[in-house]
Amino acid sequence: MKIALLGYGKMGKTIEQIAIQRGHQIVLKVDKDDRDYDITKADVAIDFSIPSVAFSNISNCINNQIPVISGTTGWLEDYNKAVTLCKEKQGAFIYASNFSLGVNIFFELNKTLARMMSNLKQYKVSVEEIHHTQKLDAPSGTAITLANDIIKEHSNYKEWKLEESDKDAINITAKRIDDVPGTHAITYESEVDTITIEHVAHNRQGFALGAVVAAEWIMGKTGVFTMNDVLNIG
Ligand SMILES: NC(=O)C1=CN([C@@H]2O[C@H](COP(=O)(O)OP(=O)(O)OC[C@H]3O[C@@H](n4cnc5c(N)ncnc54)[C@H](OP(=O)(O)O)[C@@H]3O)[C@@H](O)[C@H]2O)C=CC1
Ligand SMILES: O=C(O)C1=N[C@H](C(=O)O)C[C@H](O)C1
Repeated sequence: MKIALLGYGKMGKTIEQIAIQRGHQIVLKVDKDDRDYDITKADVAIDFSIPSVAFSNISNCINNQIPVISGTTGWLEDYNKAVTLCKEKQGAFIYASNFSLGVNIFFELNKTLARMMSNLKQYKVSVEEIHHTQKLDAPSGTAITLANDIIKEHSNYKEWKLEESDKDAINITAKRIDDVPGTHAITYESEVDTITIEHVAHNRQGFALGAVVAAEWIMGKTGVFTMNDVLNIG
């Protein structure tokens, strides 16, 4: 496949290595000051850029009939617009807050645990995420997915809050430490015990591989998909 990388930072560079190992070609690398690029040179685009440009990167691909995979977080207020545009133009689009296989399994564990805990009112849930100090958004996209999935499955919670102690909300704590690639933990705490499930990324390879696998999977398809479609889980 001929791949366009929209965003050539930590993730763009890791994706490049994995894509080449898997026999693909990088035909375009778009960074901050690149404006007039020709996206139609690519078979597929992979966007790991910054929150303020993700939606315009994605729209440009859809408007030019280029399938697009986006892992950029912090732009979800525009997600429904991207979905509508994709349907209108019969494009192909996948957004995931986290492309790693491990985290997508963790998402399923989180939903199952939330269903099991739903009737156990003595436990209070919280979410913690830890990332490197260059991260622009908080909470992480993955923490938002985890909290929203708990809200869907657990009858006690209707909203999440960042860095606040609210007994009726899911409290999310976001820590920024050195070069941490991404750690997420869900904790249920009662007077008598604590249950924690945790995912720790050791590096960025898992995110990057998942994004390349999603790009391979979407070729020839039209529609809006998720990583559950790609990995056939959930
Ligand atoms: N879904 C997932 O699995 C994962 C998602 N992410 C998310 O991916 C995004 C990128 O992460 P990461 O690579 O670590 O961040 P980086 O900051 O390392 O890379 C972002 C890159 O985007 C570039 N950029 C800035 N403006 C534009 C523009 N207009 N068009 C294209 N690119 C632009 C930046 O350039 P410059 O530095 O010159 O400003 C930078 O090179 C983040 O939102 C992060 O949360 C990260 C890991 C996994
Ligand atoms: O910015 C990062 O690095 C990461 N961002 C994603 C997120 O916001 O959830 C995924 C991963 O945790 C790394």
